[in-house]
Amino acid sequence: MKVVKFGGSSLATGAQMAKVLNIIVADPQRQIIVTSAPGKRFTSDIKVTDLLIKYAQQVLQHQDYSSTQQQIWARYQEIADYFHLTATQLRPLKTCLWDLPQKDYPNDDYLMAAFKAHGECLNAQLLAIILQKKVPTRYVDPKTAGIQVSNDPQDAHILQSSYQQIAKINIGHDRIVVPGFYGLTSDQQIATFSRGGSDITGAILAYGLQADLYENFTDVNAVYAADPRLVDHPQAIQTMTYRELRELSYAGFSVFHDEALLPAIEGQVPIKIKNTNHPDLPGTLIVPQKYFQPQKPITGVASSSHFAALYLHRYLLNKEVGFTLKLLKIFYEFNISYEHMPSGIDDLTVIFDKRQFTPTKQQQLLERVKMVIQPDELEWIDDYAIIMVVGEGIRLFPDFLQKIFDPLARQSIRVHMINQGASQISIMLGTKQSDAALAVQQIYQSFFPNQNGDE
Ligand SMILES: Nc1ncnc2c1ncn2[C@@H]1O[C@H](COP(=O)(O)OP(=O)(O)O)[C@@H](O)[C@H]1O
Ligand SMILES: N[C@@H](CC(=O)OP(=O)(O)O)C(=O)O
Repeated sequence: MKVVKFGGSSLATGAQMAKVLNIIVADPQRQIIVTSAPGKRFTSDIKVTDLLIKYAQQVLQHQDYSSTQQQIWARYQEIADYFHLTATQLRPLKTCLWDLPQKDYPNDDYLMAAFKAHGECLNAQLLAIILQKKVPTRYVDPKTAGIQVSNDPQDAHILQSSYQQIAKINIGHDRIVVPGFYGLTSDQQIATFSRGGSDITGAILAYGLQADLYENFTDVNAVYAADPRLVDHPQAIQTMTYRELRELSYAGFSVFHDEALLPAIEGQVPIKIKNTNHPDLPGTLIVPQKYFQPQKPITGVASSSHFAALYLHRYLLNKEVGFTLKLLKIFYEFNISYEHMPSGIDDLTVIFDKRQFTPTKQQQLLERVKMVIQPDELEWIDDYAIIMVVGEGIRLFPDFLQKIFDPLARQSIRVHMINQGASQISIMLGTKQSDAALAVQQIYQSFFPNQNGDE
């Protein structure tokens, strides 16, 4: 049995959904189908999830939300019209969208989560109605599927207890359509995963149901060795390991959510990334291990710009017992996690995901660090990008560092931070955000000279 997830780009229009139907019907093993909300139809379009966020904000601010409501519904109506669905078939879905403001929510965060989740909730019901015309199909909501999550309304995590429930889903010979992106808390409230989190639902179901394969359908032919928005026609990756994708997704390969890897790893379910527009192409296979290919020292290079760093300098830092503990306690008080902490003898840099901060929270953190740690120097570096060069075999290549740094030096790109060693399959560099794209292009060229991709 296979779990199949279709991303927002694959479900954005009736024509796209028709391709999805063909893909599902073509393989009887594709029994569990996970949907995203309708995504962008063209570059300047707005994803339904973003429209739902606007709808929720208007409700919270007591503004007129009727045109947003209509705008959202128009997206579903457009798909429904393509398949000639009747108003009677659509009524329950429309009522669901219209009733959202009247429901009770424990707080604004849960309200926002419930609104956001309805993008996938309505799309899954719509797909189930359409698919039902071709093959026996059931819509199963995350509550019935047993997807139980933590009490973090918009950044939920799966509870281990879910997997026993998921294993009990009665599949039979039907196709089961489940909305991605959310689960239910112990109080039966809707809580979403972080953005892009339908990939996580697919992985959770694949693990819980011990699927043979998790197929993730998107709008590109494969995972490429670099983000195709940064590098022209990058090379497609045929096979990569979980660890390689984990590191590359973390650092910007948005094609697969980095948190979706853990369930797949726990269940040892192979993942296939495929293109809804070209389902005949092989795509990228993600497996626990692969044979090392000497001609390919790296698998990919990624960059991500949502970081900031706290630099602090204090003489004899290395001699002070409990210094790092004090610092970590402050982060704990502020409920913030850190990403990396490279250190020198008297210096320490802490790298954060800056999406955790408001300007006030950042200011308060700096003041607290100043008071408790009393550093000789303290600096908040807001302009911080991370470049990640990844490959299972990198350690075996003596000229590996030279191939990274020579092209960067030629372009006068300054590297603020280098972190290698802890992860044996990657090297992480810190640069200015404005240098990140060029750095990726240069590193890509250095390892994949004159190699065009599949497009
Ligand atoms: N290394 C990469 N390989 C392939 N796609 C990538 C890579 N890095 C970033 N992407 C982007 O990821 C996009 C697909 O992810 P996403 O937009 O979440 O799709 P979906 O709507 O199917 O969930 C691609 O269109 C591409 O622009
Ligand atoms: N619709 C949600 C979840 C998701 O996974 O979407 P997509 O498959 O389009 O990345 C979002 O936009 O965040």
